[in-house]
Amino acid sequence: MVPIQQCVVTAEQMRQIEGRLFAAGMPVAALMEKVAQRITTWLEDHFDLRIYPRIGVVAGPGHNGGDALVVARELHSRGYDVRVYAPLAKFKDLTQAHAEYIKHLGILWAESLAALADCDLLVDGLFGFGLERPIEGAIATDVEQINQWSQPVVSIDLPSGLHTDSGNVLGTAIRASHTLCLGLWKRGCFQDSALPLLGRVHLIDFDIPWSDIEAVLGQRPQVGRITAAIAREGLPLPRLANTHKYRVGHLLLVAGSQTYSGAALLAGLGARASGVGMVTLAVPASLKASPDGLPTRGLDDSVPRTPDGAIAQLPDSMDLESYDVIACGPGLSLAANACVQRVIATPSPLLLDADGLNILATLTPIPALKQRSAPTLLTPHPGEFKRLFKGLEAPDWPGSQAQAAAHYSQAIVVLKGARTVIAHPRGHLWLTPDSTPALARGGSGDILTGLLGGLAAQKVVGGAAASHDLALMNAALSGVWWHAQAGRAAAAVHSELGVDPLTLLHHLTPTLVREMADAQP
Ligand SMILES: NC(=O)C1=CN([C@@H]2O[C@H](COP(=O)(O)OP(=O)(O)OC[C@H]3O[C@@H](n4cnc5c(N)ncnc54)[C@H](O)[C@@H]3O)[C@@H](O)[C@H]2O)[C@@H](O)CC1
Ligand SMILES: [K+]
Repeated sequence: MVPIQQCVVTAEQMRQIEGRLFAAGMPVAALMEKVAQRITTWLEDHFDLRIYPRIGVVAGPGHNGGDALVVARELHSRGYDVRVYAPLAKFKDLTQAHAEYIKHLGILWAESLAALADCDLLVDGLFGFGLERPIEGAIATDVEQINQWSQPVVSIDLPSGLHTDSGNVLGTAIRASHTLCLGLWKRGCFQDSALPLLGRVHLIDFDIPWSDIEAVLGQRPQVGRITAAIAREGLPLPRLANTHKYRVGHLLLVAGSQTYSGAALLAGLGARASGVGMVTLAVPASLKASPDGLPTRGLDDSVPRTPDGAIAQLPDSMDLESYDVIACGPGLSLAANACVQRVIATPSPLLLDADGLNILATLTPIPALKQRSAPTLLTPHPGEFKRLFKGLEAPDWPGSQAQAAAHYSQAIVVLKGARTVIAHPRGHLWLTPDSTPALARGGSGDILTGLLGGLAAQKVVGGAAASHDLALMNAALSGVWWHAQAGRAAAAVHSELGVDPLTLLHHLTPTLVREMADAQP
């Protein structure tokens, strides 16, 4: 059984799951009642009656509106001063019944949105996953008015106006401060276009039986949300009490050029934060004196260098197969072509990033990757993705793009974005639950490369070749999640503008310590 927090559905999948519950005998009205009770309790816990006495509820024609009306009734019975506004006169039957009872109770039924202007909190129950066309006309005007007001807005299921799957705005959409996703996470909650409108997201569980989820999503759902438990499982912890540095991974990091020296250093520091036993940093000789005491292997002056100071070729004497994992790319510049070709040809687990990917894009990338006998992890941002996988950016969302690219290249694809997605060639897709725009900054990605490489080396070391693919996947899940959590922790202390790469690095270890402590029983 997969934990509920890990499941992500489309509108159609949610409809099928609900349909199974109703077919099995759960009355529609009873389910709405149960869900709305849980929403009400959440609201009461988060918006104290003494501070938020007046609550405005905006209800639509369908069952999202029905949920909202039950919430209105329950808030009223718990002592809140509730006002309801429903811009459409026509309701589904169950919603209509709740509307009549609301009026019977004497709850204020407003004729216009203006009556809700001085409420302390608004509840948005206009549309949920049944929104099927753009919001237009008078309702659009109402939505825009709500967005101009300053009180917090809690959206039921989704901010009204967002498409459940694509996260795109249909016409116009509510800008929520909180979104209470009902039953299962909806795919739209992980889309870049939806992020500015979702506010903080919470799942309201209503005890959907696993058998019904499994019947629709399968025993191992193809799409998963990375939970803290998944991320912790993938970490190379605990260590054996009698281990030593060569048993906890040796990473070769090929990075840097005269022009881009910082990238190599940041990737090296990211690797160091991963706890990996040994890092060999292969950089041009001019970068050899690392200011941070990293064990670097600067290439000898006799090794050919490109005019801009990039590594023209790794020395023949260097046994690339002796490392557990090779990570290659940050700050290499496009001149390091031969060097990248050599690491691709080496039968070791490989992580390619930045110029490693840009150089790969100039080769015949897909055959080059498919010929590899060891697993590959690619970490493109959208620009690198486009260069590498021309045409595969067509599917409607980053998850499908990454899945298509992973299938096509037979590599694990970490497509970086506001919510990074991770796809495995066998089809599984993982979504990052939360992150921070503080990470939108040069250097964040270099740190991630080092972190992933270091984690991968620790997972790969001593394992049979057949286990290396899983080792890379686990490293990707844990590393992406750890990096995002550290970014959030850093932003909480230093603001979204204050998370420069070194600040991010300083938060990696404390974040790990806190997350591991949270897992203690
Ligand atoms: N069925 C149930 O018992 C449960 C339903 N739930 C709630 O039900 C929601 C889904 O309910 P529905 O399927 O009724 O769908 P919605 O309530 O999301 O909206 C559908 C209604 O809106 C109309 N509509 C769609 N787009 C419109 C537009 N642009 N302008 C004007 N009208 C438009 C449709 O004709 C339909 O009447 C979920 O989001 C959730 O809030 C959940 O509480 C779980 C339980
Ligand atoms: K809504």
